Amino acid sequence: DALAIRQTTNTTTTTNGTVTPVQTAANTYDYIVVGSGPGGGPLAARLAQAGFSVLLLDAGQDHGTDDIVEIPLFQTMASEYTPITWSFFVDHFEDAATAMQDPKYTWRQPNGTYWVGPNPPAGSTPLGIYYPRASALGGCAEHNALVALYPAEDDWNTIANITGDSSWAAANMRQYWEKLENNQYITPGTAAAAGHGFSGWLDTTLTDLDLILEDTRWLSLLRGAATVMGSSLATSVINTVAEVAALMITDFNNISPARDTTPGIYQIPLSVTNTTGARSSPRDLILSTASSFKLTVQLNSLVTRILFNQASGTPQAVGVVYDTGDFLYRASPNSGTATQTGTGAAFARNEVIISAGTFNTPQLLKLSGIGPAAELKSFGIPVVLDAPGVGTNMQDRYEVTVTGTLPTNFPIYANCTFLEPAAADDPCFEQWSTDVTDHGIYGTNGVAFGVVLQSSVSAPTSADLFVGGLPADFHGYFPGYSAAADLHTWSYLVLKAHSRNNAGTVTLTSTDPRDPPHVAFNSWTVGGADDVQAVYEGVMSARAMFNATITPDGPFTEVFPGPSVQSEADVKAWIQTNAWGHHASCSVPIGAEGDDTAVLDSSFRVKGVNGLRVVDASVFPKIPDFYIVGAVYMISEKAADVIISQAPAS
Ligand SMILES: Cc1cc2nc3c(=O)[nH]c(=O)nc-3n(C[C@H](O)[C@H](O)[C@H](O)COP(=O)(O)OP(=O)(O)OC[C@H]3O[C@@H](n4cnc5c(N)ncnc54)[C@H](O)[C@@H]3O)c2cc1C
Repeated sequence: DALAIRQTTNTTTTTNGTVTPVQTAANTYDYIVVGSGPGGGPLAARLAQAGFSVLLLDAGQDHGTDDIVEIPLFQTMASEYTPITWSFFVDHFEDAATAMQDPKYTWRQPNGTYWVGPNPPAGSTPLGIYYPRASALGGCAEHNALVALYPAEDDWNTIANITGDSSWAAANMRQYWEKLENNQYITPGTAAAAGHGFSGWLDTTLTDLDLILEDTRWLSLLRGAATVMGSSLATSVINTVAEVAALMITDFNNISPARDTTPGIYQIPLSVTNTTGARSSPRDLILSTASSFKLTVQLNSLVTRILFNQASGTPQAVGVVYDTGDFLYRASPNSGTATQTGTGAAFARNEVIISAGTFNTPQLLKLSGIGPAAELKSFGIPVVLDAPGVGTNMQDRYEVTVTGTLPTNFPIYANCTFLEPAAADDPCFEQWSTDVTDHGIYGTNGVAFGVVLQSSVSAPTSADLFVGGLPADFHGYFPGYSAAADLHTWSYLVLKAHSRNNAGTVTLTSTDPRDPPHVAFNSWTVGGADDVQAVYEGVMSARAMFNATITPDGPFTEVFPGPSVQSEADVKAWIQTNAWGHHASCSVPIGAEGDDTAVLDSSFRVKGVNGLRVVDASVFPKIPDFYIVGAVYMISEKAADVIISQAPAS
């Protein structure tokens, strides 16, 4: 049984609290991968498919067939679904007074519950800004918003230029997208199929345009966006799906060289399976590989330390130790009652690969003695390698929404009860689960279309603004945000690509592997003036789109930021206070050979030790494009190629 939780008592001995790992034939693998998300999951599968024995460890559980995880429209609820949630609280600003101006700033009240916003009850403890992550088989691919975008070509060329490694050039990278994708919205063999894959593990599809036809408000919004984008079709008669499609660019992920600089209204590629209408993720690949190859998947296992052989010369990573039990990590809302069930060790003949994500990979490296020496010493951690770049260079997007309401609900939701009182009573669930040709509103993530713009401060090589429209009241992440949705509000999500700030850090708060680290973004520190200018232009475009939209119910009334935020200075100040992100990355970067702050070489190897690589969202030197997970899937596939090609001869 690939998912059995291993009995661990025979792999360590504990004396006076000190764990001594014991190596056996049964706990030794060619490769150990820590973290089954978009970085680690496909990589572990590919290594196993190549014939290696692989242990894939994850702290989380498997909830991939739970309705909340599978139904695309429930993606926000999935991000607060306690069996898979790790709730981080991060700092956007080190200065507390500035940080607390954000209405999303959250506190823990003396009674243990959260308080969001100013004036908390006396005795409340400041926490910061809520940042959901998933700890699960499949990682954040189990709760993310399913937007599946190919990154900008320049994202790859930048890595090739920084490292001098031409295998990172865009011309070489597209093959990984073709390998991983199972495109379900383009006909294979047609010109449009170039650069796409049709037999990979990630199903990609598009939002059903019938939904836009069925809801006159959606159509009015699309017309409004088309008006702002100068489309001659904005006011044409629209009665068919083909006429709706004519207002949009069908394939966001097309291979045209002009794609990265082409503004327009795009359909959104989603990681959703056509036939089932369900979330597609690396979980499916992991499970199918585990059933036929030497891939052992072990869940509920929080890796606490990487083991090194330091007997001579360069330290060699030889294995890991881990604690077993449900919800051990204290970011889990269920951690309060968590009980450790065991401690184990596993050993790697070839390599250990860390794919624990942007917050947890630097934490685990530091706990294992790889990080800035001064920080490690301050916690009494023996230094294996002074690596000053670990937990630095962290980046994220800037996002804000402009929201507007109508007096009545979107008709598209009319029959939906959101699984209440039970799924069997919900007509929208019935349609989603039984109608294989039309899964209805539950079969989409809710993002109806996305407008790509190039701001006045954009790099010339690629557009830098995405304005996505969704029928929901979304204005950032705070505890309970997913329950705050209503059915008569539209949100334009303004998302800044290629943000300039790299002043984010991940630092230890203790030596206890169950304690989350301190995550500080230090927002706007680098390139802030340009980035706020770009977001400002995105906000003004979103407002223009609302203003150009007349629905059968009349115009939308702006709620957020609202009529009181009008002058350029006020809008920019509001952006700086309120902006959030959810694509944290770059905290263990790849870089040039002589660059001490670059932790990894261009083959994902931790420089200065042997047998240790990092493969997840933390490896990018610069944050890729609009949405990140497509790029993470691609580096996972690339890493598999690299590791297999560099494997020791058996
Ligand atoms: C709410 C939300 C919505 C998003 N929506 C989108 C979207 O629509 N499109 C998009 O492109 N991107 C989206 N993203 C971002 C994207 O999902 C992530 O960037 C991506 O999942 C990162 O992959 P990863 O492999 O680096 O890490 P993760 O996905 O975080 O996976 C890391 C895994 O490692 C495990 N782990 C961590 N520490 C340990 C340890 N010590 N021992 C054992 N296991 C450990 C965790 O349990 C987890 O399963 C979204 C993110 C969030 C939070």
